[in-house]
Amino acid sequence: MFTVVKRFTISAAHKLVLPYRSNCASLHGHNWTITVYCRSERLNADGMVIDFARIKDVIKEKLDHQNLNEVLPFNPTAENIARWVQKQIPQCFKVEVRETDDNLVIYEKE
Ligand SMILES: Nc1nc2c(c(=O)[nH]1)N=C([C@H](O)[C@H](O)COP(=O)(O)OP(=O)(O)OP(=O)(O)O)CN2
Ligand SMILES: [Zn+2]
Repeated sequence: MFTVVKRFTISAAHKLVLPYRSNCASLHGHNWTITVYCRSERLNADGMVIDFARIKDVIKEKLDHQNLNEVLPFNPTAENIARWVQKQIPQCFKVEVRETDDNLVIYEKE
């Protein structure tokens, strides 16, 4: 079994729609660090599970320098972002979304 781990950063804006008062309800930005874990028993014809660059490009193309409320069809919490990232990449089984040094979400496919 091979495991490929790719980490990259996206810069974006978001606001959260919450049923309680929160600073996060106002539009603000983060540099999210996203770590994507992919695995496969077999390698493709290029000798890879998946190209590191492909992992980064698929996600950054959609999210980088965007307003996440406009490009994602859900409340853009770190949890929802992590699950969305996992669904974009078939080989992906785990995603970490770090919003700040102190705030980290881990999503693992069941
Ligand atoms: N479980 C989650 N909680 C929060 C999320 C989230 O995605 N999942 N997101 C936010 C906001 O994005 C907010 O911008 C980040 O919160 P922040 O103000 O950094 O968090 P703290 O209140 O913990 O800030 P400290 O600086 O650490 O006090 C909020 N919550
Ligand atoms: Zn935020």
